[in-house]
Amino acid sequence: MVPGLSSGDGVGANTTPQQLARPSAGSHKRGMDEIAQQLAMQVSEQLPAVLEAILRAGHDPASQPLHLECSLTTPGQGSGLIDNRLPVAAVNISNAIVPFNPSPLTESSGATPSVGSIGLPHVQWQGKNSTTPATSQAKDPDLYGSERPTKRARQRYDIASDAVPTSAVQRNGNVEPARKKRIPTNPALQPSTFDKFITGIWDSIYSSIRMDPAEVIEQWQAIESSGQPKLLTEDQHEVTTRNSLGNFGRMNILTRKISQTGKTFRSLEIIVQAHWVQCFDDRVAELATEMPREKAKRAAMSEACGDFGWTDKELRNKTAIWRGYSDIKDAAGWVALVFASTGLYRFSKYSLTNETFDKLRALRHRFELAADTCHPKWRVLLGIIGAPTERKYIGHPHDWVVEAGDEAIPLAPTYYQWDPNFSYKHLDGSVVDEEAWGGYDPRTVMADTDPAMATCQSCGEHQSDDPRQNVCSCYANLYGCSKPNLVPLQIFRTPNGKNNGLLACCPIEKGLAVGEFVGEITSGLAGLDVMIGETDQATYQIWQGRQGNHTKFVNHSCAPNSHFERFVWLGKQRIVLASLGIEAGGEVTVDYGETYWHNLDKECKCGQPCCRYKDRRRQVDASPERRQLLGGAKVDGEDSDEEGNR
Ligand SMILES: C[S@@+](CC[C@H](N)C(=O)[O-])C[C@H]1O[C@@H](n2cnc3c(N)ncnc32)[C@H](O)[C@@H]1O
Repeated sequence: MVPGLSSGDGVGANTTPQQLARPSAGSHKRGMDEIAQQLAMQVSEQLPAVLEAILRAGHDPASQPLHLECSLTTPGQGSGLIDNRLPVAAVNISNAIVPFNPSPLTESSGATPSVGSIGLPHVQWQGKNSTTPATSQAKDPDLYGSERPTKRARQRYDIASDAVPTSAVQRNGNVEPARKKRIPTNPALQPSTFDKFITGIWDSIYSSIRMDPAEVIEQWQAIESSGQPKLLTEDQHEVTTRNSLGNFGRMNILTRKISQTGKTFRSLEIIVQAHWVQCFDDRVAELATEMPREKAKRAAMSEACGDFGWTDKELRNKTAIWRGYSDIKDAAGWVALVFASTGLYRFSKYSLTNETFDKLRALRHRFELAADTCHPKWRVLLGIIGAPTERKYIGHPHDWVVEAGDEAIPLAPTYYQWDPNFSYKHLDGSVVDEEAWGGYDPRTVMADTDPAMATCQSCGEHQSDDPRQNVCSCYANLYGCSKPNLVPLQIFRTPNGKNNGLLACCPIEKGLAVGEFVGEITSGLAGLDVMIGETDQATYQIWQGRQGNHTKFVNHSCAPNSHFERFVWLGKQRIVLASLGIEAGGEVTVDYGETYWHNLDKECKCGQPCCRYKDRRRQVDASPERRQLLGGAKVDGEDSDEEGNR
């Protein structure tokens, strides 16, 4: 996004010969891809005969769609919450074989090409044990010289990554990078129906759709009482932000609200249908006290057919579908049904296996946390069947920490062992420390520019906070939109002693923003984790100790799946955490850089084969310079583990 920002590689000044001898992340990916390709070819060769046999056996694809999948799986690393699955091929019985796309290998598969923040002289982590203030580090060119990626390292990245080659094109008189179409050489990876189903739930939870039945009812009450659709009157929110609405603006609101109404009613419909199955089973149990069970089933069916006005066959077909809803509800809770909405219709009941139920069960509390905090009123819908409507989780989605399969726990106590008074305020944007900077914002790069006339340094387009004026689409989920949506991310408890980390609920495409590094803009802090920013005018620190956003929780990996980039929005420098291709269920990681680790008396627990800082105790013991830096302090990985950002 920002031209000129370079990235580093695991093969750097600190890489040992032993590390080089191990299979690299890139070679692992290529190996997996080759196996996947061979498997896909074998599957496609044998498939016609298999399908023919199935059809000859009398299978009717119209009434019973068949979906076959082949994938390679390895146990997950890092988050511990996902399997690393490399889908090979999938086929629907009526379709031609659909080869999968090769995904960029991800951090969680342990095979992401190592792309660090090294070589970013103005975007550096400064470890809390640093003895040098930020300003002197940022201005010392020697600190970065040795970290620049070698030619070999960059080549390896280009080959192993899913990088799209760019070339310069002229648009609106500006030279811009253009994306070239990449011709796939491997079978294309496609998410399974189940993966799509889960992603659909996350998307819907993190969307701006409001699940508020009262809003729906109030519209119809207005039509009934006055004949005037309330939907066409001005909305309070839009009135305050846009002053007045024309016909088009009103129509936008009408359409949005009708879409929300549709979703809300579909959710109500599914809740009632899943609950009906439970009531049916209860009725059968009741009748079975007086007659044989099979007879009781038939009697309950006849009773229901009379009430529905359906034939026995019609009701049986519906019941099979509704039982699928009920099973999903039993595994993943009502939340999965409510937010899956139309996704359920596409999700075949044949996709439900023991494995998918286990996965659904593991996601239940995570779905509930996200839904309770993003849609405080969603549980009101459950009132339609008399189920409890009280929220379990309140506050900001990132006030909670998810644990594999368990209920989420509050964030603050996870830091009490280091700070009994810990609290964290969630910020939308950074706040400038007045004591440090007075009225000046040190991120200013275009002091003389009228913010209303700002031009993007990356794409050359006009930038504005008013979505109607904004043309710049760089990091569109962060800037220039009326109300940025929350990125589907959760704080999670790492299983290997890194305290908390950041978990991606959905895949985050390469190049998309994970978030802006937001906190207190200050200076002169030492002994704390800070991000260092630098413009031509000033060097500043961003501290996230007590306030900030989710980027505080990103852990380091020597093979990261995101990196920091500088970006200028409305004349102010921002530091954006951008995805390098993050898999759903994977931990978001970044390379903190050599400077950070140099000043940190810990061992890296990223678990990557290319890890540069894992045998630090040995390295530290061997380094007289390091001994001096630590003042003779005991270097004790787990025991002396003190959390950063204090
Ligand atoms: C910016 S915080 C990251 C979030 C932190 N884990 C938390 O719970 O708040 C940086 C601290 O996380 C821990 N950490 C991050 N990545 C690590 C890694 N690869 N190995 C060991 N510790 C790590 C270290 O304690 C580090 O000082």
